[in-house]
This record gives sequence, structure tokens and C-alpha cells, in this order.
Amino acid sequence: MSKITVAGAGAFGSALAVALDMAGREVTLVGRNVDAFRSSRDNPRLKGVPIPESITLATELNVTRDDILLLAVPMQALSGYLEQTRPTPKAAVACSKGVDLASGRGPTAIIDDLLDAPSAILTGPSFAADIARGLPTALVIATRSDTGADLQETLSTDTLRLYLSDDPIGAELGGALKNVIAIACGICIGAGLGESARAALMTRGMAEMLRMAVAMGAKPETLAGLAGFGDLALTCTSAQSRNFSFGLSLGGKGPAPTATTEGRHTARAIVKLAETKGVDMPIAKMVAGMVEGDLTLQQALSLLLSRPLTKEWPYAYRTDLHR
Ligand SMILES: NC(=O)c1ccc[n+]([C@@H]2O[C@H](COP(=O)([O-])OP(=O)(O)OC[C@H]3O[C@@H](n4cnc5c(N)ncnc54)[C@H](O)[C@@H]3O)[C@@H](O)[C@H]2O)c1
Ligand SMILES: O=P(O)(O)OC[C@H](O)CO
Repeated sequence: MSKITVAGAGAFGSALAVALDMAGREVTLVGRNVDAFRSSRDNPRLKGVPIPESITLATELNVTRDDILLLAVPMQALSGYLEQTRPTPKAAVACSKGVDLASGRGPTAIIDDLLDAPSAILTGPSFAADIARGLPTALVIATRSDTGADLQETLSTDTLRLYLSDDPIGAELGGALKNVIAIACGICIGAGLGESARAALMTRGMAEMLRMAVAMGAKPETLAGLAGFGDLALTCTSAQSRNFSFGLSLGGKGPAPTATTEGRHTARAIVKLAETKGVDMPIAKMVAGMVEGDLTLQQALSLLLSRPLTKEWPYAYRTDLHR
């Protein structure tokens, strides 16, 4: 079985490394921060779960065509990281959830542009702490390459169940866009706007995700799966989510988390992309405005609620409008 190298020793990269090591895979965890926990095996990004001695720690990326490379650095760091390291693995699997602000590209497009290796995306509802503790989790591995079945087999464990998809665009946009809607839901709950309003935001947010994804060439059914609906449900309803917690703080409840919050950047990136594609994304626009400090909560709310009354679904499914 292929060796696995995980680049990015933050919460998610470390959690994947631990889960795969527990399942008997040969794992190397690479990160600029690994020296800080090389002897203690206690990574502050993954509190309470020691990094087993069986996982090799490295500060420099060094992969061969025998290795599967999991890329677990934040989205805005991905292209710079690959430009700098130029690895040549058997397959490069992005684990980042977002859209690159500078270029509007998703993670697999960045891999395809920069590496001579098949690209894939690993995404879906999963908190790092749950994966690291071996709690049951279901994810999607999506690729257009013929490495999909091998990746699914190698990266699945007894508790980490991977479903295979041939729609990386849909899968990565599901993971990126749910973060933006989760910020909106956090704002809603933080500001005391109620559970009914959150349900409305999740549902209309799903319509925005679907419109945008289809406009980008994704299959609508991907958005109904783990990478879309599944991750939206998790992230919009759990205070464990950094995106939801960031939203809570924007809504006036609690401090902003200092950890990686992908939706802040993705909101801005997606609003730019939606304008180019002519896709209507009012909730994302409201989130981007509040993140930028251009809109107050009251302004965002009245902009959303004063939109013309419309039909619920036909517009979202009129894919011909967006192709
Ligand atoms: N934490 C989760 O529960 C979770 C779950 C699923 C997906 N993800 C995704 O995984 C990605 C990483 O998130 P995380 O939670 O591990 O974040 P994190 O902040 O815990 O860790 C990010 C890691 O990337 C490293 N890093 C940052 N910039 C870098 C650069 N320029 N070059 C090299 N390394 C760099 C940091 O040192 C850190 O170790 C995000 O896109 C996130 O959406 C996270
Ligand atoms: O903590 P968040 O908001 O980055 O969410 C983590 C995962 O993406 C949930 O699937």
C-alpha cells in the first residue's frame, strides 16, 4: 500500500495523520511547526490527542511517486506552498476548503496548474477532533483521475468511510461555500435572530451553493451529498466550527476565533466570482460585506429582507441561465 505524506501539521492534517496511522498506514506528517511537539508529541493545534511515535515528523516535504500527498494547509497558502515545494507524488489530495482569493481557483485547479500529479479533493462533514479520536466519519474523495478507487481504499479506515465521486468541482465548492453560510448562521444566532431564521439561511444558502456550483460546471447531486448538504448541516449548527464561531462574534456573541477561518476569505472570493458568472448570491454578499466592515448587521438584514418576492426553486435549477 502507498505511503502517505500529510503536508500541514495543523488540526486537520494532524487528525488525518493520527487516524491513518491508527489504521496501520505508513504516515509522515510535514509542517513548519513539528519541532515544537517532536518530543512531547502534544500538538497544541490538536489538544488532547497525542501524535503517535509511529508517525514520522518532518519539516521539509520530500515525496516520491510512491506517496499519496494530503495537502492540509489553509486555502490561501496552498498555491504558494506548492510553488515553493513542487512535489511529484503519486496523487495530490487537497484537504483545504475554500477558494483562492487572488485567482478565484479551487484547490484541485491549483494542483492541476502547478503539479505533474493527479489531483483529488477530500472533503465532507468532519471536525479534526472527531477524526483524531476515531469517531465515525463519512467523507467524499473526488477526482477526475483514475486514482480514485486506490485513494478511496488507502484513505478509508474502520471509522473513516470515504465515498468516491467524479465531481471534484462540486465537492470542493460544497466545502468552500458551506463555510460562508456557516458564518451567516453564526451571525444570525449571535445576534439573537432565532432558530427559524437560521433554518431559512441554511436552506436559501444551499440554493446559493447549488446555483454557484452548477454555474462552475458541478453536478447538482454532489451538493445534495456529504460535501454539500452534509457539511452545511454540521458547520451551521455546531459551536465547534470556527466559521460558525466567527459568525457568532460578528453577531455580537463572544470573541472572534484566532484559528484558521476559511469562510472569511472565501466570502470575498466567491462574491467576485459570482459577479463574473452572473450568479445571484445575496447571503454570501451580506457575509462578505460584514467581514469587510462595509455593512452593519442592520444594513445586511434589511438588504436581505427587502429583496423582491420570488419563487422558491425554479431559479436555482435553471442551469441554462448559468452555463
Ligand atoms: N480543523 C478541521 O476540523 C477541518 C476539517 C476539515 C477540513 N479542514 C480544512 O483543512 C485546512 C487546514 O485547516 P486546519 O484546521 O488544519 O488549520 P490549522 O490552522 O489548524 O493548521 C494549518 C496548518 O497549516 C500551516 N500553514 C499555514 N500557512 C502555511 C504556509 N504558507 N506554508 C506551510 N504551512 C502553512 C500552519 O503552520 C498550520 O500547521 C483548512 O482549509 C480547513 O478548512 C479543517
Ligand atoms: O471549524 P470549521 O468551521 O473550519 O469547520 C471544520 C470542517 O470544515 C467541518 O466539516
